[in-house]
This record gives sequence, C-alpha cells and structure tokens, in this order.
Amino acid sequence: MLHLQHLSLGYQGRQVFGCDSLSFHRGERVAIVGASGAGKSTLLGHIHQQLAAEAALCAQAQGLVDGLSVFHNVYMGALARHHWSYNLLNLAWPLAGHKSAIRALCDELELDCPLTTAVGRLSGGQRQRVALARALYQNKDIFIGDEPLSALDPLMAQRLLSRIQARHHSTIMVLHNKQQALNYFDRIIGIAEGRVILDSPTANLDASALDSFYLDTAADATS
Ligand SMILES: Nc1ncnc2c1ncn2[C@@H]1O[C@H](COP(=O)(O)OP(=O)(O)OP(=O)(O)O)[C@@H](O)[C@H]1O
Repeated sequence: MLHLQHLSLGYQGRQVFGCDSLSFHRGERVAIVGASGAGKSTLLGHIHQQLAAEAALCAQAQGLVDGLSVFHNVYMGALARHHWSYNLLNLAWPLAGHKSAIRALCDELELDCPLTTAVGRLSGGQRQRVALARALYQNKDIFIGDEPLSALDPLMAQRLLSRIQARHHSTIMVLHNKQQALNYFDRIIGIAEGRVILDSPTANLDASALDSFYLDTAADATS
C-alpha cells in the first residue's frame, strides 16, 4: 500500500523523523506509539500526503469551525466528493439524505446532541467525535488518526475503535493507550527521538515491550 524509503522529515532544515525503509500493507491495523515530540505526527502527516486519495486523516488539531453546527462540520468531510454548487446548496439548505446519514454516523459515534448544535458549545470529547465523524464522512478506505480517541473514556474509545476499524480496510493510528494498541492492532511501530526503534507484529509483543513508550495504562482494568 505504501513503501517509504530513505525518508527524512523535518522543519526549517532540522530533521525530526528519519528511516531507511518503512512499509504499510493493505489490510493492516498499525498503531504508532512514542513519547511526546518523538516525531509521530510528522510521520503520520507524511503518510497521509502519500495516501491522500484513499485515506482520511483525523488530525490532532481538529480544525473544527466553532460557530458552525455539528451538521456543517461533519458535512465538510464530503466537500471533495461534490461540485461546489451542490456543496453550497447543501450547506445553506441541508438535504434530507445528508441529514439522515450524518445523524446515523453521529449515533454510531454515540454523539447524541442535535445536529444544529454549534460545535463551540460541545465538550472536548464531543468535539473529538465531531472531528471523527467528519473523517468518517469522507468514506475513504484507509483511516489515519492522530490520537483521535484521546478525550474519550477507555470503554467508549474501545467501542469507537472497533467501529472505525470495521469501516476501513486499513488503519494507521497514533495512540497513547497500551492496552488499545495491544488489543486492537496487528502491528505496533514505536518511535523515539525521530527513529523507529520497534516494528513488530502485536502477537510477538507483551505489555512490558511497550514500557519505554510511556503509554497510558488506564484501560488495563477494562480490557
Ligand atoms: N510545524 C512545525 N514547525 C517546527 N517544528 C515542528 C513543527 N511540528 C512539529 N515540530 C517539531 O518536530 C518534533 C516532532 O514533533 P511531532 O509533532 O511530530 O511529535 P509527536 O511525537 O507527534 O508529539 P506529540 O505526541 O506531542 O503530538 C518536535 O520537536 C516538534 O517540536
């Protein structure tokens, strides 16, 4: 699906992530873990650039428009699928088909507020689910997420993780929860100081293998 070679990523001439070779395969569910500042988001952004046509990104910086409704923010996920005039019409007078599809998606994400609610009035966890709904509304085959469930309680995060994975043939996700990484992903990539220091099938790992990545173990009791 994607083969990265001799990769060097950085800002203003400073490399923050580098690797000789890193591949992502169709059908894989890959968790990326590492301490803050390790280079995870930089790598994820590059992966999304390479796979943009077939992948939806749910970024850490959600980019929601606070003054607009839940409906409008989620609909933004569909903008690229339609002509600008159709989008304009639907943003001004939401069509029944999109309203019901977005309602169903929000229900699936356990977001029960009215679609007319301004996003600026929502809690952190609700906002995160609006951003997630917008990414899912892109209807892409691959889901790329940068801590997309970090504001949710562990049980809800696990339920939504299963639903995200059921909707996409491949998932690449940065996350900070050890048990979620071990239970819901086929492969774990560990990054430290801009290098890949772990790349292994989850089946070959136990919880102690992830200790050096400072992962949150809050979900241990619920798994
Ligand atoms: N836009 C930017 N301009 C300059 N430096 C940046 C920029 N974005 C990130 N960096 C730097 O690159 C390094 C890696 O950042 P990155 O966001 O990829 O790490 P991360 O592992 O995702 O961290 P976190 O878990 O805190 O999100 C950090 O030193 C950060 O300060």
